Amino acid sequence: MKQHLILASGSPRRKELLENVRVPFTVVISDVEEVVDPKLPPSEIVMSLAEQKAAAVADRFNESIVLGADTVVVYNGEILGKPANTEEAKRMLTKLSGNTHQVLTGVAILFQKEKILFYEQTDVTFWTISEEEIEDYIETEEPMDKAGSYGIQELGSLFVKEIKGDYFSVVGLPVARTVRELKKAGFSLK
Ligand SMILES: Cc1cn([C@H]2C[C@H](O)[C@@H](COP(=O)(O)OP(=O)(O)OP(=O)(O)O)O2)c(=O)[nH]c1=O
Repeated sequence: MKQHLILASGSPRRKELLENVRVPFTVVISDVEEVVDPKLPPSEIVMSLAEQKAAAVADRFNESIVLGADTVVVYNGEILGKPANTEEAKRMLTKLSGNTHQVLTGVAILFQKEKILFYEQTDVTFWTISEEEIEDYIETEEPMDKAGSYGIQELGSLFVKEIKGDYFSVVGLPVARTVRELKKAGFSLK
């Protein structure tokens, strides 16, 4: 039996990553209030948030497979999500400068009573970046809607010295693992 896939995400990057690999899907965005215990390990947090995003949509489309994802940056055990303002973006980028951080993306695939949860971790090392570079970058507004205050796929690429793990997971969706998990579960997409 063929199933339809719904991407429960408002992220233009996730949509593009899935389009790139020609998987048929539609986007359904829901306004979910994300609640999570901050004491949980980051891997549990991203999987829980991915599940909450997917579940909010799965409630309304119980004939479809629903995919949700969540990305955070972790530096020294501290979770860096999207910056609330430019000051916070500056603080985050100052921490990341010259250091290695982890980018975790949690993925949830829900279909009726089935639930697949996993996460990918990518280690990213930044060059040392000057205060001026950070300020100029923040002025472009690129950091403002991104975990850790940077986008590896655009101007943020200028900060990246080394990366270990799935690049696409940093952009917001570990696309190869996601498609593999869908296949492994026996889904056939239409
Ligand atoms: C680190 C990093 C994050 N990001 C993005 C991926 C995610 O879109 C965003 C983290 O926010 P998320 O809360 O994971 O996702 P979102 O709010 O953009 O979309 P939705 O919840 O509707 O699915 O940061 C990049 O685009 N590039 C990067 O290098």
